[in-house]
Amino acid sequence: MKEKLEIRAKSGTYPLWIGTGALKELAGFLRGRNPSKLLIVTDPTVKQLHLDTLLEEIGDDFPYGVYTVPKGEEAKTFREYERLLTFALEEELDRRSLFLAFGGGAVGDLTGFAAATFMRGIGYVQIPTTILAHDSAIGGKTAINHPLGKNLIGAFHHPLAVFYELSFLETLPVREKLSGFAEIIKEACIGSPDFLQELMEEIDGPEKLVPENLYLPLKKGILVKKHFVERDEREESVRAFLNFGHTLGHALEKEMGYGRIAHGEAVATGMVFALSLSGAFAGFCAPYEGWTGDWLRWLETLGYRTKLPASLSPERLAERMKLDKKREKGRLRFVLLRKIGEPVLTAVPEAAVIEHLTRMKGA
Ligand SMILES: NC(=O)c1ccc[n+]([C@@H]2O[C@H](COP(=O)([O-])OP(=O)(O)OC[C@H]3O[C@@H](n4cnc5c(N)ncnc54)[C@H](O)[C@@H]3O)[C@@H](O)[C@H]2O)c1
Ligand SMILES: O=C(O)C(=O)C[C@@H](O)[C@H](O)[C@H](O)COP(=O)(O)O
Ligand SMILES: [Zn+2]
Repeated sequence: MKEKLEIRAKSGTYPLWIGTGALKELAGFLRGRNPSKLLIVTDPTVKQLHLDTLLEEIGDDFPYGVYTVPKGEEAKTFREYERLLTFALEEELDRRSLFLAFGGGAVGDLTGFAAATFMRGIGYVQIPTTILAHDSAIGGKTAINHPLGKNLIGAFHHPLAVFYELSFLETLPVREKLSGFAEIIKEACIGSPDFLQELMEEIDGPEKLVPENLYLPLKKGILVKKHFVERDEREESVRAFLNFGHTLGHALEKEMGYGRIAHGEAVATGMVFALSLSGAFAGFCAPYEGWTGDWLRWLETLGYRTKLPASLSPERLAERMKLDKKREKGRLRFVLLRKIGEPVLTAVPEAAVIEHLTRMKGA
């Protein structure tokens, strides 16, 4: 089963094919655009597991190159960005060429940023291969990391199309599945109580994270993302809600070290923290009281970290958060929940941030 959705962003509408067989739509799309050359950007794992399948679908109609970047956040550096652009120049890509981002969110973010800036911007296509990349492949946020923090250098540049072939998800390790599922939980938290309830009922253990169970959750998650992106392409207002859990999440990734904690794992802990702040600053129920108790236990059953490692300093984390892009006039702003499905963007004093982080510390 596969279907076509459309992302209607202010700067243009593009198709997103999702399902088993979504990749079959790629060749027709490429013939319609007739690019001068394709540059497939991927990482070593995806290359080894799935590149042959992609090349088979592309066929012999277009000249192509393949460029391999390191796995994970190591791809999102100034060095890798420059190396990729150098390769593209050496391969004689021109303005009618296309980048194909073939992999997870790290590959997609780097490739999108390269496409946004190569010869002042050329087209690219997202071919996501992780659960997480249902989120990163749409909406046009592209970025690399700065040594000081996550995603600090980037551009808004939407892909021309997204081909989300769900059979690629079969080879994902469980840790990557959980990392990606955290973004679906995020979308449900800011989306609607019914969506979240369904997730809690249907995904009651990591073993349930298989493509046949994920079609609907992924589609619903994408619809939540589409809703906010279509209303606010460049994060001037409601798009910020998609950042639920990310203020602490990004600080944790930087503080613990990229790769030691996956993006979605950090976002899961960040959502627990945001919920704790929501109790104090948005009128939501306090952690472990009523509904949030069930939610926290569900996260723990799935294997997410709901406590902060004791070795981390709340003060240092608060300092890291000061580079968050939602910061305004020197004040930290968090996406909090008034209720499930009712996010708000609220400034929180630093002292309260440190106090709530301290409360969240585990053994
Ligand atoms: N642009 C956005 O809107 C947006 C949204 C969410 C996250 N992100 C970014 O996305 C990144 C995280 O995404 P991710 O976890 O998908 O990134 P990733 O590209 O690092 O992939 C995670 C790991 O999974 C492996 N992998 C990928 N596909 C596989 C498959 N089919 N089978 C087996 N292994 C596979 C990769 O080799 C890698 O080791 C972060 O950098 C985050 O900041 C961006
Ligand atoms: O699309 C968005 O907007 C998001 O915030 C989605 C997030 O899941 C994603 O991790 C994004 O890259 C974070 O954006 P940033 O602006 O905080 O870097
Ligand atoms: Zn994210």
